[in-house]
Amino acid sequence: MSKASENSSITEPSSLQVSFHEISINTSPSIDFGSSTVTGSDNTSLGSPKMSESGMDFKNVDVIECEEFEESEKSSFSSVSNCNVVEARDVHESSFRSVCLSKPHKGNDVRWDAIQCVQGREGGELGLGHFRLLKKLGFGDIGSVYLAELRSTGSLFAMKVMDKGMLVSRKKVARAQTERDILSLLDHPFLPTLYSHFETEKFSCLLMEFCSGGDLHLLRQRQPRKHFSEQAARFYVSEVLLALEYLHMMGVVYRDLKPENVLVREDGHIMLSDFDLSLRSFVSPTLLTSNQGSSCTNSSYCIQPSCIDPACKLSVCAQPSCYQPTCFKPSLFNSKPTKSRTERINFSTSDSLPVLVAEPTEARSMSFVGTHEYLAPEIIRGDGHGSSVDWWTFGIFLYELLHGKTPFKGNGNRETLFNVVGNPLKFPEGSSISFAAKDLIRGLLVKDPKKRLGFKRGATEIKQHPFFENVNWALIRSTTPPQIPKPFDVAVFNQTLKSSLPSNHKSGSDSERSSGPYLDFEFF
Ligand SMILES: Nc1ncnc2c1ncn2[C@@H]1O[C@H](COP(=O)(O)OP(=O)(O)OP(=O)(O)O)[C@@H](O)[C@H]1O
Repeated sequence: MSKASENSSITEPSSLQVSFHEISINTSPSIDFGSSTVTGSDNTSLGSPKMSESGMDFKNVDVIECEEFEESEKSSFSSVSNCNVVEARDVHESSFRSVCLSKPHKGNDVRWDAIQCVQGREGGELGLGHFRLLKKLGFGDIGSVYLAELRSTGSLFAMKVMDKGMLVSRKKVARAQTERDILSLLDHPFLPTLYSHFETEKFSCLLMEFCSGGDLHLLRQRQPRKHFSEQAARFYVSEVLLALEYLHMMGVVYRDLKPENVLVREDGHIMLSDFDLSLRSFVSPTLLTSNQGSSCTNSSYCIQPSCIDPACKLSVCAQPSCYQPTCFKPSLFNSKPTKSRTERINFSTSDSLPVLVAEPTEARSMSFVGTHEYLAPEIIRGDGHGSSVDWWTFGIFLYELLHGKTPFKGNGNRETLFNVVGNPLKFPEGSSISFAAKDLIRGLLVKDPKKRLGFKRGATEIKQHPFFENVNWALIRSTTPPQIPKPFDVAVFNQTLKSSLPSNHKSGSDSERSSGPYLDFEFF
């Protein structure tokens, strides 16, 4: 976590288990922000501690992984072009193809072919032994992420490696499962592709797309005066908005938006990462006409396809499986009783034309998750929350990109939380951002989620704000990003590896070196 010291994540208490169909809470813990639950200083996490506090020694993990590598060592080829994909037919091909076909937007990615090639050549499923781990990119609450090269193909991936024993002992299995399940759903230009998941005896590994440009937190710090221009910020938030819209349509509430989780791809476009704190609801869309709206009052959200004939006034109501978890509330604030689901539904819209609205605004969770400066007031108050929390964090995110700081940061986490709930939004003195930017931020940072921009019609409502007036939503993927990272050169890692090897290894050939997975791990 690149900014762990500034924005620590608050995670679910270990006794809280979120599943996709329902939320069950074994106990109803009360959180006292002033005591041991939020341990120590401002930078500590609520719930599970970060790696440094976990007692988990990642150096040891690496060494253990090396042993697994040695067992499953595979021979190397020089490049993917040496592989004959057509000949790579085996029992895995059909299942593999079905994975590719379920991701039509990413289907042409050559990395699918590289994987298929290796599997076809060597048979069997992918395993750790098929990869060279070049660099540890970072670590989070549930595992470490490595830059991994699929041996003999030159294809690079980000591999998240999670110690299964640690997941069990720290009660993180559900979080890991959430992340994996959500990743496997995604097929969007601004969201990560999950290429594969495999398990070894000790580790659970997710093979994802690698982003070489770092994250928006680092990029922001490199800007003059440590904030983005309005034009650059508009580009990044527009792409994030499309990613959130897609997630919401898939029934996923992201819940952890912050610059550290927005990665920059090689081409300068963005990719949202880190889904282990996300909430997923299942949706079973059913058709109803608008005058049946009242019959849908128990639904969690309403989808109104934009292409339908306005005269017909059809809308699709999607009803996620309902869940209303046992209330769990922080003791910092008195929680108001959670409103019933029926009270929150509002089918009336002032717009005469039908619009696409696909938001699980009624998906409810009582989990206390997120990052202090980004937490929505309803989460802190323990009122329960839905997809509107993403619009709150979206407002904080835009504010931070434009000003270089978040609006409610206090001297410590406790003060920050009080500020979020009780302080009015203020812009820094001399803030030179446009009226439209301020107005959008004001609309998003409304403390009552029901009055917040995006509550009624989701991303559609936000996209129509004047701040986005000239954004061509359909073509944003083809827009030139404000900054394009320097081309990524994997040779740098090979070079570093060579120079790091003990002298008795230096006389060996490259292939000998690269086939020594222990050394790869030892180095990192
Ligand atoms: N696909 C990727 N490409 C490049 N770097 C990545 C990728 N995914 C994650 N990283 C980097 O690896 C680090 C760890 O990521 P990970 O998602 O495990 O945890 P996190 O976001 O730091 O925290 P947590 O999971 O605890 O919320 C991050 O710093 C991130 O920048």
